[in-house]
Amino acid sequence: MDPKSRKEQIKEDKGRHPGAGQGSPPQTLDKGFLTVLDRQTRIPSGLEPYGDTDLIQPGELFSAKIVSRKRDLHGVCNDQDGEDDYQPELKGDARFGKIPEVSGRKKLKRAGAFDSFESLGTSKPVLRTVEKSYNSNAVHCIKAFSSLEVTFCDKKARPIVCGEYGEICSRKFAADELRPAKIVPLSRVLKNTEHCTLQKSCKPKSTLRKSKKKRRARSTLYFDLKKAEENGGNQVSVSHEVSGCYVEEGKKTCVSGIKQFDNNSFILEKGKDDRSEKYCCIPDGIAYNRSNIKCKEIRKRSLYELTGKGKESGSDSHPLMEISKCLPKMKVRKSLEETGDVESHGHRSSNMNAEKSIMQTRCSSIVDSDVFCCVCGSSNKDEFNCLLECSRCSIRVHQACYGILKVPRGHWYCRPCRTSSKDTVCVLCGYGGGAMTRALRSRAFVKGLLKAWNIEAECRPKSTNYSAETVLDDQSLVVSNSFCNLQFKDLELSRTASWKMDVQNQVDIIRNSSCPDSKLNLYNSVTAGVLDSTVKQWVHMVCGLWTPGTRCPNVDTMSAFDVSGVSHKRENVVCSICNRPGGSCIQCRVVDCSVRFHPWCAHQKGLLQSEVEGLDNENVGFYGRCMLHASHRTCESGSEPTDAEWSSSRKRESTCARTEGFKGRKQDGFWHNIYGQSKRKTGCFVPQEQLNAWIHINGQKSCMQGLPKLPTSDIEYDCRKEYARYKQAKGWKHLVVYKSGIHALGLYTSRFISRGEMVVEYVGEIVGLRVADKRENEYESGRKVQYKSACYFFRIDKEHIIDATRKGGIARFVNHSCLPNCVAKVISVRNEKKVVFFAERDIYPGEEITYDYHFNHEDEGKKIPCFCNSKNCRRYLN
Ligand SMILES: C[S@@+](CC[C@H](N)C(=O)[O-])C[C@H]1O[C@@H](n2cnc3c(N)ncnc32)[C@H](O)[C@@H]1O
Repeated sequence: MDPKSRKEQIKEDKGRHPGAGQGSPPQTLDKGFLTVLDRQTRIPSGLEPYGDTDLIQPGELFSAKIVSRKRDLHGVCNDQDGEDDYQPELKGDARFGKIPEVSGRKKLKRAGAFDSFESLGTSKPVLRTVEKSYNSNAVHCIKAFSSLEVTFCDKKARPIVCGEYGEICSRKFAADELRPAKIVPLSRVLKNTEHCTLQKSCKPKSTLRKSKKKRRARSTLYFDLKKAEENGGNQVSVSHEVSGCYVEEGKKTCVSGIKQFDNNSFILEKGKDDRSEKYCCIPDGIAYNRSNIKCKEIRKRSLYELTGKGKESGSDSHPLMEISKCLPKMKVRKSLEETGDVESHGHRSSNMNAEKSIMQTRCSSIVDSDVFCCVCGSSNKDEFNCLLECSRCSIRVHQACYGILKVPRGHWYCRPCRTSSKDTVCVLCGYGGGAMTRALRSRAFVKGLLKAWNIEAECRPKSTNYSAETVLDDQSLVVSNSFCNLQFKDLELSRTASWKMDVQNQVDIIRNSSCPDSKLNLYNSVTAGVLDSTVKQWVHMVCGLWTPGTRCPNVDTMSAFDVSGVSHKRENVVCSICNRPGGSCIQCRVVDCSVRFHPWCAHQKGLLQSEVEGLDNENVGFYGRCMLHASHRTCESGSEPTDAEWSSSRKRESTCARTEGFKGRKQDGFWHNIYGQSKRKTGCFVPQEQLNAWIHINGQKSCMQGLPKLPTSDIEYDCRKEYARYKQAKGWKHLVVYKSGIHALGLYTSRFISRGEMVVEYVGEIVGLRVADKRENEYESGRKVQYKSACYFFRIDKEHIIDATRKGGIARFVNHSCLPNCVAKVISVRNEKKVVFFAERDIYPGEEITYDYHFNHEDEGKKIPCFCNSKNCRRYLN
């Protein structure tokens, strides 16, 4: 097609789509607009077999002839109906209002359906005509839409597409029986209906469950605090999620598993009797920290819960000590250290466990109980991917996550334990605990790390007796240590008397602590490594995988990460989670969100994601989200966010290069940035080598099983679970096809969908490439304008395409948006690939479902203008 005329058509059309906002009055589309779109360029990727979703004959949908002068899309499409070879089911002449034959099954189904918008509390419209017949559900739906005003106009048979089952109903009315309802803007209907029932009835089960959980969590939290008060505890520390640790006359008890930490929440003041919230250390950020309870359970568990240490260590264990395993020794400000609870490293307390376990009868290192891998957070395991427990420090890891090719008989030791390394902390974040592997070429980074901590490491080894004298100020840490003479650079603030008193308090707390492990210990593998090059440096598996710039030289064993490529120019970036400067931070994956955090801290809070990507699942993406974008809604009070909050969070919310397979992802590179911003903006760029390591290891077990390579991440597992839930709950019931402000028809939800929920499955005919090409030509050269106008192809992988043109489900009406509310993912369910859309954020009733088509970029002449009307609209689909 001539690009010029195309452009003109587009312009014309755009004029008819002013604002292209949702709920805009019915638009008219002419043939020109429809033919403008270049099919070649519009093959959304993804793929999928039919699934259970009902397939829709497009012919059914567009079968009614529109007698209006103003023809809308359907009218246009219906012009061709008579010639459509692909509508075997369509009998009767819609043009003249005759009722087409509908199978008994369909009749039943449709009659049984009721309007999906009724749940919104819409009062029933008054109909002048008696409704009956097969398309009653469509009428119901329209009734609901036009709750205030239902006007029928003779002969004007508009296609009505909706239905409780997410079906599209034929627009076939008997001229004298049923007249189509006037289509009123959806927004108008929803304005009157939406808010009244949303809170109570529209919330999906999962949300209710979550809020229950949240309530429970909150009550636990308050219970803990209260208990602490009752016990006369003078120090109260609250970890973010559910755990509460309180102090009973110097003796601390862990009320529940430690899940999260935040520096702010551990500011304790000895002797203070004030037990107001301020001393309960609930920082501002806790609003969404708490809401983070929503995050996946497995991810929420801290390492020490995951590894079950909290339970095992029993009375030996010190709750704050447990937290401290996640904290850097350098950070004196934390209550753990303040209370003298600095646990030098997971290995120290775990040594006790180890001794215990060594004394026990020799047992296999394979873990049988339901415990979690401290790298991926999942408890999934199989015979080819065992979950192993270190016999010394008790960390638990998957074979695949730690690169253990062969499970040893008897005891297994993680790498630091095998080399008897002590006080190991990660060179990238400074924290101990967790599964670590060797860090190679870390010198430059470590230097930067120490600098960022404001420590001048004039490391003059004097003695190994480390009587620490610690002083701190708001920003920096001064440590005078007999082993390391570490000095603060910035002591200005520290000169005030009150500050000194405060500091003295902190030091006292450390000194007076009854815990034998309480002495502040600055001796760790990082500082020791600066002095002595023979001291091994370590890196968390998590940091190694999630930090941009690392490399995994041995993809088989993942025995080390080369960290020389990690940027150390950003030392002064403060982690938004632990508030500590230094270390390597990654950026929230959400575009325009500049919040940064240590991967390790994010891991503790369940904010990391790893996703299998690529057309052939050949990549793994490592992402993280900030607290806000992970939980999105501020749930501290359990209330909905205010409009202002919502709009501001919406402003920030957007999708970045996503994981769903889209055409050309590979060519565009990993983390293809659809916004034309730097790669770093949308997430960390992980070198292929590093990804290979993960894939290689993770791929092994499926290869060994002789099955196609299946993604094994917990994300994938969750997706499958969500898919099952969707099927069971008939998740498509609340979806409605309706006129879209973006393009022709769109898919809408009539109920609240919470973030992460599966929204709909893309179904259609699965065809090979050759058939798809053939069909494409057919559609383009055929007379059916509808087929020319919109592309209903979705690429699943290199060879297969879902063609929803002639037969398909409602997902084919999902329009593109540059700021979508859903993402499309290809998941495997019983070895079948499915294309499913997940809610990228909470979606409210009446919102149009959208996702980013991720079309390849095309040259000027082939550009498809985008009418998504979002703030960050890229103007073209391709
Ligand atoms: C799968 S269909 C979407 C449903 C379509 N609106 C309908 O009524 O059949 C995909 C086609 O819709 C159109 N489309 C979707 N999103 C669009 C957007 N944001 N701007 C312009 N056209 C869009 C394009 O023509 C695309 O090929």
